[in-house]
Amino acid sequence: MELPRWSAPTAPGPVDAVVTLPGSKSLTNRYLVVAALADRPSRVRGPLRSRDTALMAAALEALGARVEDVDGGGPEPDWLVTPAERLTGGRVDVGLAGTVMRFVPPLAALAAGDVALDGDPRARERPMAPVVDALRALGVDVEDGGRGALPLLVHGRGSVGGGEVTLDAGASSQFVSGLLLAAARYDRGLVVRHVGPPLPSEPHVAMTVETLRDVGVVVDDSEPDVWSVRPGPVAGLDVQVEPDLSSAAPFLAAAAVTGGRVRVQGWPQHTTQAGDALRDLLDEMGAEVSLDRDGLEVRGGDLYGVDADLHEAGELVPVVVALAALASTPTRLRGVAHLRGHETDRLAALATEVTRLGGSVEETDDGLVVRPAPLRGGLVRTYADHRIAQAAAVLGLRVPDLEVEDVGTTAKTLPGFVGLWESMLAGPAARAAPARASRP
Ligand SMILES: O=C(O)C1=C[C@@H](OP(=O)(O)O)[C@@H](O)[C@H](O)C1
Ligand SMILES: C=C(OP(=O)(O)O)C(=O)O
Repeated sequence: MELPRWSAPTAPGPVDAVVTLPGSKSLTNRYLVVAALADRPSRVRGPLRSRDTALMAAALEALGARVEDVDGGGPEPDWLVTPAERLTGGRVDVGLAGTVMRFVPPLAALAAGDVALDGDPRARERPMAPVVDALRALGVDVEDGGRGALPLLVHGRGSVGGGEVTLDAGASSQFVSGLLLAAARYDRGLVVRHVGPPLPSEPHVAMTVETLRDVGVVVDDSEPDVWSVRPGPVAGLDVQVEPDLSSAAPFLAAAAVTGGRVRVQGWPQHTTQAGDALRDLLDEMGAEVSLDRDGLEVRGGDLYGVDADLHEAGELVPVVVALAALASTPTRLRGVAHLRGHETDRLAALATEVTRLGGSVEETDDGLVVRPAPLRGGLVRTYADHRIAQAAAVLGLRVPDLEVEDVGTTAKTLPGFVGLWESMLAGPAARAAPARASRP
């Protein structure tokens, strides 16, 4: 089947826009999980409403929790989460959401019944074995068809003894986060030890720990690569979700590649989101970056390549590659071998697609080398990867006649992407139309 194509707009000049982004995917899905395990209802204000968070909400409902829209006075309703008296069995569609496929099985182990999990074809290829092995080591009966991958059938028995488990989370920090999120409800709590290559996406584990502490769970993370969660009740929460800083990447990049100015409203002063690394990265690449109480502003100037280890912020790689392909000096990105297990093999996809546009992108064992080269238009395939589509949109600002296949795939984390992008580029006349991106 031929997928639809979107003609990525070229920038008519330097962009100049203020952008308001929806809530963080990673925070929304963590709040939903702890809320489903809590001892009272919770309110999640300004949640992200996207494919990944809708799948998480549906997964929790399949296990007996309730997730309802309630008016919070904002542009979109809040979510009121009512935990189940007792988690039950059910069927869970994980889609292509890493957070759903890795966070739900440790929770499913607490259900009084069988929980069946499956997802998109690519979800069956994403790494899962350490989660299956860890649950089995804790005495949970999990069927995986001998593949260590989805589809899974978790035979929940209503409780999990807990204890201690050792796993290799080198392929995804989500293996650790998923176990920690459920651990306070295991009878003896849980100690999780990571052994193996360095853990990627460490800020995401810090986010898990901070979320747990916010709901009264005691977590000791004082020893590197060891997390100890004490058993105990999970309190309800009433929380405002921060804007998604990884989704800010293409918009801030737009300022950098057009010599323009973009402000993202509501950028937090303190955050565990990996996307906060954009401040240093864009600064190193030549942009002017300033954070104040209202938000983050990026002004583009000369654009240079960068030598960066992005193992803490792998989500940013696709957009950084787009920046690098338009920069005047080479870029080397390291520490991101785990991106081969993301929505697609991101290293291969970025090398293939940018090379097809005339660029020079070479895969290494653990990253990419990007060299300056003139780019031409063409079709960018997106492999069901929201961030490849966003990276292509950034290239399109400077490369005429660039088409993006299946730009709708951005709905995984940012359903309004095309509208926001076009509003960012629109002239003042377009400002009268309702839009979430506006000119200053
Ligand atoms: O826990 C999370 O919310 C996430 C952790 C990271 O996963 P990996 O450690 O698998 O890269 C990140 O890339 C993903 O987008 C979200
Ligand atoms: C890797 C990502 O997603 P997931 O949560 O599906 O792993 C991502 O959003 O960049």
